[in-house]
Amino acid sequence: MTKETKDVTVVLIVDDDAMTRMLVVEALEPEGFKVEEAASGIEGIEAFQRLQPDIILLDVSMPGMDGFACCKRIRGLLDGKRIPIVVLTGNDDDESITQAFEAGATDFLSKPMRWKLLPHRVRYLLRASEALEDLARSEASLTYAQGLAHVGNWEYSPESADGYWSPEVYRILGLDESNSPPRFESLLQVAPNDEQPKLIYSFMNLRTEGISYSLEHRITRPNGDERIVLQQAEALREQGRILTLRGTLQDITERKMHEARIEYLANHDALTDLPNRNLLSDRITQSIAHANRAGQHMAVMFLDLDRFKFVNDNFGHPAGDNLLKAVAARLKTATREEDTVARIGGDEFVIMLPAFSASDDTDTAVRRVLDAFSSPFLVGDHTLHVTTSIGVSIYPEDGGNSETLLKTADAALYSAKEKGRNCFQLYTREMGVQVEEQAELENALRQAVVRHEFELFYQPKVDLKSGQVNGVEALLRWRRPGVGLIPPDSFIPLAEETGLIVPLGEWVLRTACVQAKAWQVAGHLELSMAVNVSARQFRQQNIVELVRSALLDSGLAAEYLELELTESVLMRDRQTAVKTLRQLKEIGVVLTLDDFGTGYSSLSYLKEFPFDVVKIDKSFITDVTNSVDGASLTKSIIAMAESLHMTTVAEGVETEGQLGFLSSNRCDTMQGYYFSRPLPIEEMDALLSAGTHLLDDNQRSEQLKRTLLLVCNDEEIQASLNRLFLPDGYQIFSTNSPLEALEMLAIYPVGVIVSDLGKPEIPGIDPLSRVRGLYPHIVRIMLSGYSEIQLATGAINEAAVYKFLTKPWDDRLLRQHVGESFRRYEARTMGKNPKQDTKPISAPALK
Ligand SMILES: Nc1nc2c(ncn2[C@@H]2O[C@H](COP(=O)(O)O[C@H]3[C@@H](O)[C@H](n4cnc5c(=O)[nH]c(N)nc54)O[C@@H]3COP(=O)(O)O)[C@@H](O)[C@H]2O)c(=O)[nH]1
Repeated sequence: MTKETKDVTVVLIVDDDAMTRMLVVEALEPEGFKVEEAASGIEGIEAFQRLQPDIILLDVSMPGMDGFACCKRIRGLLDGKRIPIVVLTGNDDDESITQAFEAGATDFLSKPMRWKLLPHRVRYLLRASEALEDLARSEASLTYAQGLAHVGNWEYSPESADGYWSPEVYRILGLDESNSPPRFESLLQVAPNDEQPKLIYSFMNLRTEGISYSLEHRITRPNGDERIVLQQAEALREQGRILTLRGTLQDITERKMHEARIEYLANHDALTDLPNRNLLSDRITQSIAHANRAGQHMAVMFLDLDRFKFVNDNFGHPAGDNLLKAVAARLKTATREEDTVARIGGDEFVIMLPAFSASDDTDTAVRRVLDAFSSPFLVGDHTLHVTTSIGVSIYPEDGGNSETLLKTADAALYSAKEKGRNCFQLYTREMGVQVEEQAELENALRQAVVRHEFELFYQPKVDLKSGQVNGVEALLRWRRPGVGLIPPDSFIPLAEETGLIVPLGEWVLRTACVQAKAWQVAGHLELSMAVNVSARQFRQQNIVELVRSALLDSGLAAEYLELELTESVLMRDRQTAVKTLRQLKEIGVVLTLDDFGTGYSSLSYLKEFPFDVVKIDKSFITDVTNSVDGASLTKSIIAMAESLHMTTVAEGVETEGQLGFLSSNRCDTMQGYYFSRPLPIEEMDALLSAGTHLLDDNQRSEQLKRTLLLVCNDEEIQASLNRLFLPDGYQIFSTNSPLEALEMLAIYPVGVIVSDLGKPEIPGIDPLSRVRGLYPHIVRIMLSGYSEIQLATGAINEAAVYKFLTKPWDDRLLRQHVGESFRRYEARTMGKNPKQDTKPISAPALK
């Protein structure tokens, strides 16, 4: 029977006197108690174990085992610790009472007793024992909680010198309750000597002045364990008197270890375990202070591994990581104990040489470092020959603080790289100008973001089939006060380096989306907007969320937003790049691979990335009309893109010949100065409203038949004119005879004639005036080595030449005049050519 299942209170009376037992039964049972009897100590123990009573009445003087022994035994049992045991003693038997308490009795009753009061006394004892049990339970919970939190509590009364320490205080200090009284002196036993003064001082202040304290200090447990504890204490006062001191003691060793680890990581590079930029800056600052005191110099070497990217790209990142670790180890062995070798990012290491006096110390140190790279590195199965370039700056000459010294060493490193790698370069003042300019630019750029000094220009993209503008590319410009309009190449790299590209890129995207929507609302329904996204922006910003939000806020449909990304976004962490690109595709935006051909990869490798458009870099387009390689590479890119179901945009189209080439090789879209430069918003507005466009496909093929006749009696000039007009794609006939020229005019559909026939009577004019008579619609240009007014007026009056140019002529102007002459010819003959009636003439390149 357990206590929980009993519904009556069971009283066990242990007494050898049957009369007493009977009186107890008579006194208690009518009051609802159940009384169990035992006639000896032994019987009493057995009955306790069997019946689990709620209270025991125990006579002290019994034959055999007396009440004291019986009480002790019961207290020794597992269940016997808390049961109330009331001993029955003789009147005034003080000694028995003391002995009974020592044996563990809860209370006593003296015989003879007043039996009527017995039930009240039993009830009272039961209630008191329940309260005690509750207290014991909550004390146990507190002890348990303190154990979990490694916090103990203590109290001390200065007046009575009584103290209390919770079990956790003992556990934390590693002390035993039995031989360490809960007093301050016991705590001092485990405090190391150097910690004692501050403990004593704080405790005395608390005790005498009531000043609270919070102290972290070490302890050494008796078993030798070292721990760190936090003590917090306060004084409780009553009417100004300090009555109690109390406090907590917490074991914070683990927390301190974590904090130390975090601090270590904040100051060290996780891959190589070398100090990072933080710690390096600290050390440089300390070293500067030391150099100042000692009147010495100090040096900073900035290292960058040559062609590290090649290792990463070709052998993978794990190999790259292993190489960096191996380099770190070599640098440690190549330097002295007092030098600091740090890794400050990627393949960049810095070595700080603390205070030195002789200037050739640096030289020796640099050579030792370069030598450390003389033998190859074994990385996995690969034997890698790696070199490094080094830039060196010296304190105080090249900078007065850590940041400047690192910058000047970096500038020197840049110069070492330029010199051809695997070498070192000391910083010079000329490099400084560059560094200062860079710093000034960085500062101005930060201000520019805040002051909204940026604006967008827009460059049209033209569909090569229809000739219509089908989109624009947003291009960032910085209108720098006092300087003017700054092109992005001058500040985007810096914006990338400093992270400013993130807010800047967001502004570009949002502004461009709003503008695209505005143009659509104005009637340019199919106009799409291309925005450049830089590699850092792609990696750092939550680009997917940003695009979603820019589309939502502007109301632009996703299909009209085109993101132009270069291959550099795919280079690092390809898996994440693919995932992000897929998410962008799910939104519905168009993805364009920008500057194609300038990076490292081939189109087939790019199959794994979900691009829709390939933008052929302008370096290829420049060459299409004058280099076999340029032309065949461009054709291959177009063909491969076609096979991968991507469309192509050619950028940097500047001439009619390039346009003709791209058009006849099935490139889909063109962008370039030939049609229009990037324009500020008002000009772009005007271009769109005017409906300016290129000739369509058919018209261009007509146009490609533009036939030019060169009449020239100097062979060298004739050859150079032939070369000059080659890129423009004209069909060119040339002759040195005016008669032959006229014959040719009869055979071929010549649109423009350029004549340079020296100076007979009225040189050059005669054939041209004949032409005027025979073919008035053919546009005539005259070149001449003579500038007499008579000649010019003759040319204009007699031959009605469109242009009269004297030698030496400006090639660019001449080409421009010939292009305009063809447009003039085409306008004149439009009525005669039904194909040209349907569309306006081609827009000239806007300047
Ligand atoms: N991350 C961002 N990058 C941007 C942003 N805006 C521009 N850029 C990038 O800066 C680079 C230079 O741009 P820009 O000076 O505007 O030059 C563009 C055109 O003006 C130029 N272009 C166009 N047609 C011709 C031409 O016929 N000839 C010729 N010599 N240049 C021409 O090409 C640039 C466009 O390049 P692309 O983006 O590759 O189409 C440039 O790399 C921009 O990408 C921005 O907001 N964010």
